[in-house]
Amino acid sequence: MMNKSPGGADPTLTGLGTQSAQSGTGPEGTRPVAIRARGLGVVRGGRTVLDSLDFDIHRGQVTGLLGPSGCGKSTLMRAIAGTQAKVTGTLDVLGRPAGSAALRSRLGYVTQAPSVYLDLTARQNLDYFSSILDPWLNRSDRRAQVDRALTEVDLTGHADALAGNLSGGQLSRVSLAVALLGTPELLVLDEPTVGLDPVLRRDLWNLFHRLADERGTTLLVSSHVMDEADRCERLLLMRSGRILADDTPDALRGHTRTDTIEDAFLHLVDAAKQQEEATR
Ligand SMILES: Nc1ncnc2c1ncn2[C@@H]1O[C@H](COP(=O)(O)OP(=O)(O)OP(=O)(O)O)[C@@H](O)[C@H]1O
Repeated sequence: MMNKSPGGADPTLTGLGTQSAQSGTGPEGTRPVAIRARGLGVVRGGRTVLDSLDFDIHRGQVTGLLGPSGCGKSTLMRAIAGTQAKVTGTLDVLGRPAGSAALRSRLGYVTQAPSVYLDLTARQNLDYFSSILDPWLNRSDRRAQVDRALTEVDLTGHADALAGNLSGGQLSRVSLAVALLGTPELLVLDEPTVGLDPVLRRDLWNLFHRLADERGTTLLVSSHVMDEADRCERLLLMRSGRILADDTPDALRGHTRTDTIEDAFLHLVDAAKQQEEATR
């Protein structure tokens, strides 16, 4: 299922320009690229929602996609997952054009709306999705796969509860467990920590880092909560369909001479506004 590559190394990708498109070299300079966007655009309802984005996301890292509500995070994630219409420019995912059929088993995408059956238990949902993902798996291997996914998202205590009776946070963890079934190389998670208490948020971020460190999984995680920025190795900051910054949290604070990512973001927004006014 997973074309596992320790440390994210993939000979088909090694050697592609690995330097970030917008800024920074750092340790990412030596990592292969998982997602490459050049001149990426999306128009929705006649409006330009993503405006000529250029960036690289590197393998085996947790990259945060941060920006205010409506800036285009979900649209970008849909484009990466191959579910967004009217995408222009270049968008390569794991070395193939986004949306390629060959990417289906290599990419896990969790939307903001939990996509599970409410009249099944958490375990029954996982059994069902596992049987679709890999119809030939024998009963004990399937059981082990489902148990692993339930443990990873800390839901073993609720395995036999009807999904319809779970809290919002528990339900979103069932969706995440579904995405983890196939041990995907790339996980695209749209606001996975919304509505979770601080302990669960911390545990989920720890899980994301374990997946990156131990399996070489690449994670792109969106959030509109700036204090989650320091949980990420790399950040893409978005505003109004554009990328404001692409860097590490430390470098962002350093460049903007601020103490927090929220202040760094506000600093960058002000600078972008000034530039827009100057070019008008
Ligand atoms: N079907 C549509 N037609 C026109 N505009 C749309 C459509 N769907 C979304 N938009 C607009 O596209 C922009 C980006 O939406 P998107 O959902 O990607 O933002 P987001 O950053 O994920 O927001 P949030 O954090 O609230 O989920 C928004 O301004 C939204 O109003």
